[in-house]
Amino acid sequence: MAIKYGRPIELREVSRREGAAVPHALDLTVRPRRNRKAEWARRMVRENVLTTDDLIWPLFLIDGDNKREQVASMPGVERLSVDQAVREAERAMKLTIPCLALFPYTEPSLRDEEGSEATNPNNLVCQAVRAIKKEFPEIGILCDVALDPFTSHGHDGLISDGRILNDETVAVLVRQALVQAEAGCDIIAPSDMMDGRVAAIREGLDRTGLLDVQIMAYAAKYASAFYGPFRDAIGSAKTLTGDKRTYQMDSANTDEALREVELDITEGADMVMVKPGMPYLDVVRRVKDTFAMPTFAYQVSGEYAMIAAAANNGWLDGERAMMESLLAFKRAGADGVLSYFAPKAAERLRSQG
Ligand SMILES: NCC(=O)CCC(=O)O
Ligand SMILES: [Mg+2]
Repeated sequence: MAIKYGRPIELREVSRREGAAVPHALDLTVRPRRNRKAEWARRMVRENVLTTDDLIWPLFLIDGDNKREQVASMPGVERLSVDQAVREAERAMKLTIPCLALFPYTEPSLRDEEGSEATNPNNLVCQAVRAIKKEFPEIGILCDVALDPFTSHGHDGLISDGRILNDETVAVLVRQALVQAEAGCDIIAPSDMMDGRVAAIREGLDRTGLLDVQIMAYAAKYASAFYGPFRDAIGSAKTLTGDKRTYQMDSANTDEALREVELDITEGADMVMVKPGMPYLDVVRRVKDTFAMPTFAYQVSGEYAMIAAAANNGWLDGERAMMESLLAFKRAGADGVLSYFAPKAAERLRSQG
C-alpha cells in the first residue's frame, strides 16, 4: 500500500456517499480541521513550542550613570548605562531568560582607525560584564567580537587602502575576545566574518586557560539592509563608509552558508548562528539539518523595527506578530533566537503559564 505523508493513498478513493447522515456533507474521509477544533486539541498536536529558554536578549550599553536613552529607530529599545544593564539582568533572571548579549555605544572620541578601544580591558562591555557577573553570576553573557562599534570608519576590521585586512584583523579580534573572557564573558561570539578567526580565538582562549569559554560563531552572516537600526543604536550609521560585502555574505547564497558553517565548526565553534533571521529561515533549516549543531538565529534590528513600527501604527497586532515571528525560528530548526523582543516575549510566555 502506498503511503504518502503518513496515510495510505488508497483511502482517498473510499467513497462514503451512500448513507451519509448529513445530506449536504462533502464526501471527505479526512478533515484536517478536526485537530484544530478547540484550544486543547490544538495544544495536543502542536509540533513546536517557544519557551523562555530559547531567548537571548541583546542589550545596548552607554557610558554614564543611571542613564537610559531611547534608540529612535527601535521603539521600546534603550541604550543603558552599566547600572541599568545590571537591573535588566535582574529582570532577565526573573523572566528565566538564560543569556544576555552586550553591545556598546562607544563615545565618538574613543573611536579610531584601529578600533583600539575594543581591546581595552576596561571598556564599556568589560565593565558591564564584571558588574552583571558580580550581581548575577548565574546568567549567561555573550559578547560580540568585531571592531565596528570601535572604529571611526564603522567597519568590522582594520583597513588599508580601502581593503579590509583579514589576518591583521584576526590578531586584534583574539585580543578583544581575551579581554572579554577575562572580564567574565561566558560566550564569545565573533561577528566579523574574517576567515580563520574562530580557530585563532579558540587557540587564544585555550592558551590562556579559558577552556570553558564557549564560542558562538556568527557563521553565516549576510550583508543585509536589516542592520540599519542597529547601526543607529551603536552610533556607526553615520560613520560607516561603503558597505561590508567583501566580508559579509551575499544574500543570494545558501551553499556558501554551509561551507562557512562547516569551517567554523571545524575551527572549534560550539554553536553556530545565522543572521539576519526571518529572511534567512531557509538557511537556518539547511544548517540545522546538515550539521545537527546548536543553531541560533539573530532576529536583527530591522526585523524588530518593522514589527514594532507597524504595531505602533496600529497596522498589525504587535504582540501576536512578535510571538509568531519567534516561533518561526523554532519551526525552522533553531535552538534559540537573539531578539530585542526577548523580555516582552518572556513576559508573555510567563503570563500564559
Ligand atoms: N553584530 C551584531 C549585529 O550586527 C546586530 C545587527 C542587528 O541587530 O541589526
Ligand atoms: Mg567564515
